Amino acid sequence: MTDNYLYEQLDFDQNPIFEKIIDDLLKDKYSIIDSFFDPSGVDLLRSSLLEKYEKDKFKKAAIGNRVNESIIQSIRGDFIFWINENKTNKAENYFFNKINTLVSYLNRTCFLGILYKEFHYAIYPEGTFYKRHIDTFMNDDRRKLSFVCYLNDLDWDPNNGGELVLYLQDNDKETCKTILPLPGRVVIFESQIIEHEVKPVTASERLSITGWLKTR
Ligand SMILES: O=C(O)CCC(=O)C(=O)O
Ligand SMILES: [Fe+2]
Repeated sequence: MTDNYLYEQLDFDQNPIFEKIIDDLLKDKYSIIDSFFDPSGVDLLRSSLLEKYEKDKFKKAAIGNRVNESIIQSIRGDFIFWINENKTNKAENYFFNKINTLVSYLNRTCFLGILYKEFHYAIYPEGTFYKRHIDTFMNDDRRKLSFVCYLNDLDWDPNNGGELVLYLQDNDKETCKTILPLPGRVVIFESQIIEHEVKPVTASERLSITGWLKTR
C-alpha cells in the first residue's frame, strides 16, 4: 500500500504551500510565505484595516492589566483592533476561510490540535516598536503558532524600518533572522519557542494582521 492510497482514503488534496509551512516549522520553527493570500485579498484586508482605523476603532495595545501605561509605551507602541469571527466583512471572511483551511490541514496532517484562534489588526505609527518578547508571556500557554501578515502598501520602502527579528537558538548559539514587512508576506512561528521583536518604524505606518492558533 502506498502513501498515495492513504491520502486517497482520507480524501485529501496535498497543498504545496501548506506542505512548505509544515516542513519549515519542523526544521526551523518558523516559515515565511509570500504567496499565502492573493494580492487582491491583501488589498481587501488593507482597505478593511484602514477603514476601521479611520473610524477610530483601534485601541492602544496592552501587555497585561497590571502594567502601567508608561511601561507599556516603552515595550510596545502599536494600536490594535481585535477581529470578531462572528462579525466579519468581506475581507475578514476571505481571511478566515484561508486560516480555517490551514488549521484543518495542520490538524489533519500534524495532529496539532488547534481549537481556538484570535486575530487583530495592528498599526505601528512612525517611531513605534515592540521590544523583544515571547508570545506566551501573558499566562496563556495555549498559543501554539503565531501568524502575521503584513498589509503595507505595495510601495513600502525597506528603509521604513519595522523589521521583524526572530531570535533563533542553534546549539547554544543565538542567531537573528531579520524579516522585512513586505506587503502580503506571511510569517508563522512557534509561539512558545521563538523570541522576537519589531524594530522601530522610522517612516510611514506599518500595517499588519496578527494572530495566534491555540490549543485546548
Ligand atoms: O508584527 C510583527 O511582525 C510581530 C508582532 C508581534 O510580535 C506581536 O504582536 O506579538
Ligand atoms: Fe509577538
